[in-house]
Amino acid sequence: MTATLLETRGLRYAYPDGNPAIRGINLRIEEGERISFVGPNGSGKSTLFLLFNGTLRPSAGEVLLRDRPLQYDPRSLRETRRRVGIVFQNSDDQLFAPTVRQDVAFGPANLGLPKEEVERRVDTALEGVGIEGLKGRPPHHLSGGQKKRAAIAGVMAMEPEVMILDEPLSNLDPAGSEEVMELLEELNQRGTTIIISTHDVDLAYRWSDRIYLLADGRVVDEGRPEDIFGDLRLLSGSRLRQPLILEVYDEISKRDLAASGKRPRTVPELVGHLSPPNLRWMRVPPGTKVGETVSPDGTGSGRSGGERPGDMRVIHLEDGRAVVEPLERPTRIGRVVIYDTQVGDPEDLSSLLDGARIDLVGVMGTKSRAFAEDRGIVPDIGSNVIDRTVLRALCGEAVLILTNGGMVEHARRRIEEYCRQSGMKIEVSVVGREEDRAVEKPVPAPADPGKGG
Ligand SMILES: Nc1ncnc2c1ncn2[C@@H]1O[C@H](COP(=O)(O)OP(=O)(O)OP(=O)(O)O)[C@@H](O)[C@H]1O
Repeated sequence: MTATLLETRGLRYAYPDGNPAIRGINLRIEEGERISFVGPNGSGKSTLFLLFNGTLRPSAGEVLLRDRPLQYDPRSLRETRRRVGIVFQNSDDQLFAPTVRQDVAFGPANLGLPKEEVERRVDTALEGVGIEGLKGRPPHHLSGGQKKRAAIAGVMAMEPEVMILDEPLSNLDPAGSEEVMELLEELNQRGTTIIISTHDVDLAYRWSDRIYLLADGRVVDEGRPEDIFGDLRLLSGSRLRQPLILEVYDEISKRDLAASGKRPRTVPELVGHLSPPNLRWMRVPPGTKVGETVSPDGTGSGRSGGERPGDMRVIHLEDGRAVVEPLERPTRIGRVVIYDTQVGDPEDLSSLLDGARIDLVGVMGTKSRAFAEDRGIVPDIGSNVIDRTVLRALCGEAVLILTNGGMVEHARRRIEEYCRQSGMKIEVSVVGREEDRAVEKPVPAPADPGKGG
């Protein structure tokens, strides 16, 4: 069972000029969740975040951190800010030390940690956001995207229980955005609860476990991304648009080209929903009914016995002829091999790469990117790696993913989950683990639900 990390009860806040920015908010965020706050400009997202870490004090109601109401004396506030880290929308509000390194070290040093521990945290954070090379530079000489990374590193170095990022992707180029989201995914995998605010509906839809929709200082709705973004009236009333994946899916669905009713969240899921287009006409035995199965030559009907490879389902009948569709979805089975760059045996990696059994390489995470670079491996897939890997594997290709730590299991689980939901088959194996060194452990592809077990 998960624990409640952050909660608000009857929360209200008016700025000193009397502006009532938060007008009674009750919410509850569980440990380990990924939460997006969406809503029009001025709806109260940034104000709410400042209330979460005690920077602002409620006019009424309360904020609770792990079931305890926040206290506002200086000592308690320092502790709250250590546990609830905020990355501001405008990085200039966050960066003030003469160099990036000093800036990132400021928080941990203030906690009174030993020098070596401060150094370790600074190095890990700078490496995590990929700006080790900029540590001697003054923050105000950095580009917008570099400043954002430095600000994230400063908060990461505090090792907070929850990281709150106000518009984390503002100022980042597309590749930089993917990298930051990947970093957040990594932190989340290690147990950090992540809260963001964003105007990017595609991001909120794809990334979040749960969405809070804010308007005018209140929560208008809360729920799973599929439900919030499936409600068109709610969206237009909140000056939001539908995520592109959903818009395409709805159009496909209206034309009866979608095979399942479950709304896709990612491109591979969308692809997995498409009905197989290879319908054809064939002669069928007299008495055959719609919904029954027939063998590919149209002679025997499979309705009384078990289904055999190649069997077709009758979906329309006319004068002894039928439109049939294959029971099995026509896919070439691809392969995904995941290699743990931290504990893997280099010989396993060489034999995989030299054996020409791999068509493409994907690299996930800053440590693994450095690993690949050191070995002269140029990744074919460098961002949004899991989704793109699935898409390539669906086309029959063999993809090697280089990653490490919790991301190994995360990648494996995501691909298996995709196979389970879509009925598609992808062979997944992990190499380079201590326990299965030099051995590939194929994970059995899930049964195709269309074949009735
Ligand atoms: N320092 C301030 N003094 C007075 N009013 C403020 C202050 N900061 C914000 N507000 C007001 O509080 C309300 C909520 O603002 P807030 O910045 O929290 O919204 P937001 O949802 O984060 O908006 P955006 O999407 O534009 O970042 C708005 O009406 C805004 O004008």
